[in-house]
Amino acid sequence: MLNRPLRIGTRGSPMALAQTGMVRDRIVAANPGLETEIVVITTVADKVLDRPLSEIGGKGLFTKELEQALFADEVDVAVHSMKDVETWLPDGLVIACILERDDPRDAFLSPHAETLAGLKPGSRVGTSSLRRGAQVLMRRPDLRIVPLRGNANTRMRKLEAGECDATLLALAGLERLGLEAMARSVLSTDEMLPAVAQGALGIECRADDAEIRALLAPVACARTTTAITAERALLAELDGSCRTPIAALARIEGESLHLDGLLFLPDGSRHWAVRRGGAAADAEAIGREAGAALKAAAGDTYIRDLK
Ligand SMILES: NCc1[nH]cc(CCC(=O)O)c1CC(=O)O
Repeated sequence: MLNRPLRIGTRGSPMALAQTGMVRDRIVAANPGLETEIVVITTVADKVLDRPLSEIGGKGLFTKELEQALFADEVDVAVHSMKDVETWLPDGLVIACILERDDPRDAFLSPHAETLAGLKPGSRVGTSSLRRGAQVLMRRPDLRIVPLRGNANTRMRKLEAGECDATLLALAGLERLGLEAMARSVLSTDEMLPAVAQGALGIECRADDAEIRALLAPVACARTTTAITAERALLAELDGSCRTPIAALARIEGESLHLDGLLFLPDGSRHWAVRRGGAAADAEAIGREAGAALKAAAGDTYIRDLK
């Protein structure tokens, strides 16, 4: 047992604080008597809230300062939404533990309609996610996508203020905020395939920190880890960044794994789909193969042109 408080690094947004509190409780439950200290770290993503993520440089924005704090030994662990974790981690850091996944689906929020299908033609859907925008336009080319940035609370406020007619948010995030009642409906994964790792939380630490890794091991979820491994392998094969509109979801049934992947043109005018199944033990290989198949179908030019 650690003879000092475990220093847990987190972003300071309401959602980040809520999920870090949940993760802390899980760690303490698994290590009774462990003391903890929450260390709030401001990231670029928290400062530059008015521009699309894809423009300011992608998901590294959510994690960079937390990783610097790990390297500087200012924190022992960093809690992340796995969706925000870059495809490749810096040398010396690992995701030591992925917790049991919450609902990976997206929620539909609107004062005007119950579902996406119920929106009037020409309605403005506020989202800065290329993945969400492309899938909305695939179903409803008549709708308009307008940028909507900021943390979940900010986006809901902008929706109420009339900056858009509807928006989509991760259901898991709303639940962590206790705001799931804001959702008018939940989109099926056929309608809206989630982002890679959506709904899963991960804990990052220094790779050589065996003492900390031992504290985290009991809170890991093997099923979720397998699913996320497949989804992230697909992303890695596509060199996915926040600029690449990719969606993927792996499901584990017993010893089997089913993986769905989608790659889109941001305007929704074209998409490529892949579906693979296999042994859960082959998660990484299945993900890589699915990613390679998507890449081959779309062509290298597509991937290059997005950068
Ligand atoms: N991009 C920000 C972000 N990162 C993770 C979540 C949701 C929570 C999760 O997926 O664990 C969100 C908000 C959203 O997409 O609505």
